[in-house]
Amino acid sequence: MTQHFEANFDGLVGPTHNYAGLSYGNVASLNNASALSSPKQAAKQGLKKMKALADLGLVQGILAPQERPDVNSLRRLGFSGTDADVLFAAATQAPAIFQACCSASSMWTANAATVSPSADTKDGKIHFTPANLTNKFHRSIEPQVTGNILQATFNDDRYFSHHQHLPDNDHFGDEGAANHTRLCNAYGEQGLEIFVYGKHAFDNSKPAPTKFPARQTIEASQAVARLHGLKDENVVYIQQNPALIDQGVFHNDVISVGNQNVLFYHQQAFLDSASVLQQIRQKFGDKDLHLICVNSDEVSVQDAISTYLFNTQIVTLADGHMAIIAPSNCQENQAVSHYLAKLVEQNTPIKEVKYFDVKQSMRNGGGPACLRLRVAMTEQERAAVNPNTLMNDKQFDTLNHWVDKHYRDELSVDDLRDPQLLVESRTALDQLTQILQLGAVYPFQQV
Ligand SMILES: NCCC[C@H](NC(=O)CCC(=O)O)C(=O)O
Repeated sequence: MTQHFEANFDGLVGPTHNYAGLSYGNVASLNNASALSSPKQAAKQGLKKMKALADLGLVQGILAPQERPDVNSLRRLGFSGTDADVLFAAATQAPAIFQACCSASSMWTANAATVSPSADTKDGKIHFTPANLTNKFHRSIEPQVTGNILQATFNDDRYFSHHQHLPDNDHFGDEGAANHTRLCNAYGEQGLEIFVYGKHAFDNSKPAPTKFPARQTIEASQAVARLHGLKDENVVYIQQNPALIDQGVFHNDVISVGNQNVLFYHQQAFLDSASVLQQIRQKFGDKDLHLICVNSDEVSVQDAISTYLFNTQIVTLADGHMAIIAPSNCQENQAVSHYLAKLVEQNTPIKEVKYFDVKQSMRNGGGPACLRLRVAMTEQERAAVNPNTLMNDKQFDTLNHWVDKHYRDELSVDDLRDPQLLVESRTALDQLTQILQLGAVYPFQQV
């Protein structure tokens, strides 16, 4: 194990994983509204990916899911009585709001927070800011508990600094690491943090999408950079191509991904691409940099969206080479699998593609990269992480048994109002907090 590395913290799929068609602008989410889901299969697909990455020699962590249905939010909205009364009243009187309060969406931890490693920050700590996710109601109810889970996972203030999420308003819409990537020579060295935003909130003269919403503002990105104590010369802000947001690229990680000295992106990903790339080259400095651009005639934007070619994880293996962790959907598409087969033969650090079946997540618009939060760290910092949240053979077995015991094979949207499902989920999550030793992170544990 080298002294500096990047860990991936994947979101564990919760016991009420479901498809509710909640994300306007996210094509897969809309197309699969009300499809039957399999929470057990989804959780196991996720665990398998985590274990496979741990077996590759990478540091792999686990982030706990949220409590859903979110009875607390429903009570804030005026539903009252016993928990069963709240579920029944909300599901019958306001089914759309009820479904939003049942969303599976915390599994996509690329939206949990923005993370800046200690090599980049003024005080030399790793900084975390949970994303406020204001653009979608079903996601805007995540940040408080996300913050609790992050603090219980990275629970040593000598090394980790946790911020409150940005003010809950569209002007500061923040979607976390899905719109943030970091280039560096080696993980432990000062890096270049790239923030990608969809619109300017305080300047209407600037370009913006017209059909689907831009979820991230430049003002939010700048606030996170300030909170994390980043230096201007090591930050680049890029506007996402608004035309692509209108085609369904709702986060930057649907159209570009970076790792160390590689930026892998689609030709149409950014607005003013030439000047953006110039800025990156200039700020990255005189080091070996691979800007891998995929042209539209090699892979269309539509194919990139349906296969999630860019929602792949590029990971550095022990021998220094990189591998792409791709969803099996990429393998099933001729243009994309052909492109990937060619890519690994070229003169870039990427030498291998590994395919994973994450279809339960893909149906909601989340690929391998959405499922993980990256934390570049040193060995000393890793030693300060709550050890129970790190994947190994024992935790893999324990969590698979836990899923087998508590998760249903199949779930329909109608099942979500079943008070027995709430009891099952709370029992499962209560036990999970013991397995991961998180303490009382959920509202139901705090009463
Ligand atoms: N980074 C991937 C995020 C996917 C997520 N999907 C959702 O919330 C869909 C949930 C539903 O439709 O049931 C989103 O769009 O934010």
